[in-house]
Amino acid sequence: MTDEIYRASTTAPVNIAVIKYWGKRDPKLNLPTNSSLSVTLSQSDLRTHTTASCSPSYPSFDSLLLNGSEQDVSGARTQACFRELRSLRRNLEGQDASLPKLSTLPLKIVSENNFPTAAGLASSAAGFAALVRAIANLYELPSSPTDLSRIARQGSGSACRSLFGGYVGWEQGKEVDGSDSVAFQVAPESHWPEMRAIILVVSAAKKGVSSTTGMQTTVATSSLFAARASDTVPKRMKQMQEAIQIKDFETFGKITMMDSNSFHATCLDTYPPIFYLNDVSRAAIKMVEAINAAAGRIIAAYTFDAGPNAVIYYLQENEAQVAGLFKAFMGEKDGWKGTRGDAIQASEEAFGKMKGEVGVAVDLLKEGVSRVILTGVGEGPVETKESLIDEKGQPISTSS
Ligand SMILES: Nc1ncnc2c1ncn2[C@@H]1O[C@H](COP(=O)(O)OP(=O)(O)OP(=O)(O)O)[C@@H](O)[C@H]1O
Ligand SMILES: C[C@@](O)(CCOP(=O)(O)OP(=O)(O)O)CC(=O)O
Repeated sequence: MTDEIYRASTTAPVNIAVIKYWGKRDPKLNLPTNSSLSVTLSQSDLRTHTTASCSPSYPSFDSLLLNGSEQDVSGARTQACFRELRSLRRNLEGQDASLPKLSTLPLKIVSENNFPTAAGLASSAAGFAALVRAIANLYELPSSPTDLSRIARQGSGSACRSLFGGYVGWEQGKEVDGSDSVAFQVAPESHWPEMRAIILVVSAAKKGVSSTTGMQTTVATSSLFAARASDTVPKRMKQMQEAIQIKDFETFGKITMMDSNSFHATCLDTYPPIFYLNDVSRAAIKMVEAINAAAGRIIAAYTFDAGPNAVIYYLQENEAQVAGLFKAFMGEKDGWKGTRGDAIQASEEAFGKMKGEVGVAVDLLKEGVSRVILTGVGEGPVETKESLIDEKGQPISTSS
């Protein structure tokens, strides 16, 4: 083998669950206590870009540079991903002696998130999906997105869903080794491309209780949790998949909101309690309720992950009554400029109906929201020629 530098790059999306993963039956393998379902968001707005590379000329340790700062790769989750991918490459090399022995070389990985890391914007999901996809590309593995979802899951549970675009489920599985705990595509983005999301970034700071720790405490202490996992979620998984198949937004929206509420109820039922929602989050809920009341049906649906940021799903046809309303009330925030935001006009009629009722909520949102992100359903990881490592093996920064 010469001192060649081998490189491959990908981008990967964020996903925001409409039926939440919360609880592990096996914390080492990230095997969940319930199935979950998410919408993959467009990479034009939120994405991780990762280049994986290996070379005999590299220092003899694996490394990961994330947004310009060196990360610790010795953690069990990153190590599990590296180990599984190397083992698949080793099998290929065993079958074909002409292949370079990439599995024996140190990995150098450079990654950039175009959004804040660990702020509840699902950076670990996009991050681990990109890491696994980029190394699989580097190793030229024939693995399917399903196979890779099994590996990405070990990096971060929700990452398994970011291997697919569109509407994506994660089957909890039954096997102790996790072999059947994989992601699957419920429908591609082209099936229901009108799905939009507005994200109200409430706090871009690092969150208080991490998902990993939070869900462990919930499993150990909440009595509500057991019913959620055994009863509530299995029923909702079925209803949600049907709603997506027939593009029934009212059902999609109702289940989305109820499941977010149920997840946060188990957080409150955890001892000591976990509070991810704050007054600004509750103001976002109030606004969505007012929007739906003005429309006389569900046209907007909120959901919250392990943090106060609101993600509000709606259909393009209702943009004026949903995103338009937020723009009318808080159009001075960052994020409205650009092709997507400029095109958004408020519905005068809906604005008139709501104005009198939402004064307090609007004040809270104006004060607590730092910016909005306008996005929609999008595709899965995309291989790219744009490399974050040059031909000499040095990192290239694309930010700034
Ligand atoms: N591009 C990336 N490449 C590899 N790992 C990443 C990347 N981005 C984030 N991570 C990992 O994910 C961690 C952040 O995950 P964490 O679960 O705390 O936050 P989050 O994903 O933003 O929130 P949540 O998953 O609850 O929505 C980082 O500390 C890092 O280990
Ligand atoms: C609330 C959630 O966003 C929790 C995500 O948890 P993580 O996937 O971040 O947890 P780990 O598996 O411990 O890394 C709900 C969801 O995305 O389904």
